[in-house]
This record gives sequence, structure tokens and C-alpha cells, in this order.
Amino acid sequence: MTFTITDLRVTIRGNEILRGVDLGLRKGQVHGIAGESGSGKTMTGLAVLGLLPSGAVASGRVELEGRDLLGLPDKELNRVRGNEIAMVFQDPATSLHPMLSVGRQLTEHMRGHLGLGRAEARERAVELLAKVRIPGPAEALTRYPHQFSGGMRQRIAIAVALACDPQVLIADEPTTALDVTVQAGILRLLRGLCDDLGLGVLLITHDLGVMSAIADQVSVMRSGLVVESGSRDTVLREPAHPYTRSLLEALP
Ligand SMILES: Nc1ncnc2c1ncn2[C@@H]1O[C@H](COP(=O)(O)OP(=O)(O)OP(=O)(O)O)[C@@H](O)[C@H]1O
Repeated sequence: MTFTITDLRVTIRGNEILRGVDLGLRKGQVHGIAGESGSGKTMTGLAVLGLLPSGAVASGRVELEGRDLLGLPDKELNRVRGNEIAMVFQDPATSLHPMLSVGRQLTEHMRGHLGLGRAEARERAVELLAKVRIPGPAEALTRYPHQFSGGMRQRIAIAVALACDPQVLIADEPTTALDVTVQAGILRLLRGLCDDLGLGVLLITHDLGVMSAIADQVSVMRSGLVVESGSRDTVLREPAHPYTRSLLEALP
């Protein structure tokens, strides 16, 4: 799997929000994007999926397996979204529908995108819930999101994201809304998915503690640019850029 972002620029009504972002992600790797609020982390994830706010104009290249996603027609991009690249957000409610059972959310996705039959889709849904460690996965299919805790809901949102077997998962502050102990479980899960499935995870977080727990590579963003990038240990232990140093010094 090769996934590279080259010179990604996003402009909204004359404001340059991303000013030439370069990033790479490999199979089985967690690449963390750090940086303060407003630095463009979320916008980078949204641009990759073609989900920019109206009025936004993107340029540059977002290449998955040699194909430039920025140039794809809507219909093809829709296929890439979910099938090849999926996203989870800070609040699992963003990905989950409150009125639909967990089973329905998992299977509709698979039936629509993968063309699976009802029984096959159900079987795969049970497997996915087991993979994200939901206790009693078969029974969980009949329940609704509000019947689960926040951490369990985020696990279910991850299962929905994985339903069509993507190569890349963009996780935008996936643990920020959760208690510290629950956070650790979700981070272990993401790490395990990378290691076991060979998934590439782009992990967006302002939290350098989260970053140091699971990232292989770290990129630090500031005002729409990546100012420093490298292996986790190099970036977090021997930061070259003064901005990275100031982020590290600001840690409690
Ligand atoms: N819909 C929008 N229209 C115009 N500008 C926007 C819009 N959404 C975000 N921005 C601007 O884009 C910039 C980057 O925002 P982005 O959400 O990517 O930052 P971030 O690093 O993810 O921060 P946070 O951690 O707060 O989510 C900010 O300056 C923000 O004000």
C-alpha cells in the first residue's frame, strides 16, 4: 500500500488553510499528525476524503496506490471512501445513526459497498464486533448506540469504518472525548488493527501523550504546513523545530 500526500493546498474564500502539506503512510503504520488547534489537521483528513466544506478549493496530490484521489470524479471518490479509506471522528455519534441498530449500520454498509447477502453480511458484522472487542458480539447487533458506553460506541464506529476492509483509516481525535483508561483501550485496539490487518492509520491528535503511545511516524503541523516529520522517537525526543519543542514543553 502506498499513500502519499504531496503539496496539498486548501483555500476557503481566499484564506489559505493548507499551504502545501506533504505526508506519507505505509501499510501497518500509525502516522500521527500533531499540532495545535487550527493548524489544519482535520482539514487534511477531510481533503483526503473529498469532504471539504463548500467553497473550499483543493490542489496538490493525494495518491493511493498511484491514483490521484483529488482528480477523481464524485462517483469514483464515493467508492474509494469507505472501501479504501475510512474515517472515524472524535464523537462516535458523528459516524453512528442513533435510530438504527448496530447490526443494521454494519450490514447496510457492507451490502451497499461490497454487495454481500444478508446472512453473509451478518456473519461478517459479528466478526467485526469481535475484532473491536465488543463483548457478546452477536447480541450486540440487535442493540442501539445509546445502549453502549462512550468507549464501546467508539469501538463500534471503528467496526463500521472497517466494514469494507479499507487500507487506510483516518482517526481524528478518536480518544479525546473519553476517560483516560478507556482511551488506552482504544489506542491499543488501533495499534492492534495496524499490526494484524496491515491497516495504515493516520492519527490526528493534539495530544502528544497519545502520539507517543502508538505512533510510528509523527508529523507536526503549524498554520497549514508540516513543520517537522520523522520517526516518533526522533520527533518527540530530539525535536528539530522550535515549534515542536514548544509543544513538548507545554506538556503537563
Ligand atoms: N468550514 C470552514 N470554513 C472556513 N474555514 C474553516 C472551516 N473549517 C475550518 N476552517 C479553518 O481552517 C483552519 C484549520 O482548521 P482544522 O479544523 O483543520 O484545524 P485542526 O488543526 O484540526 O484544529 P482542531 O484541533 O481545533 O480541530 C482553521 O483556521 C479554521 O478556522
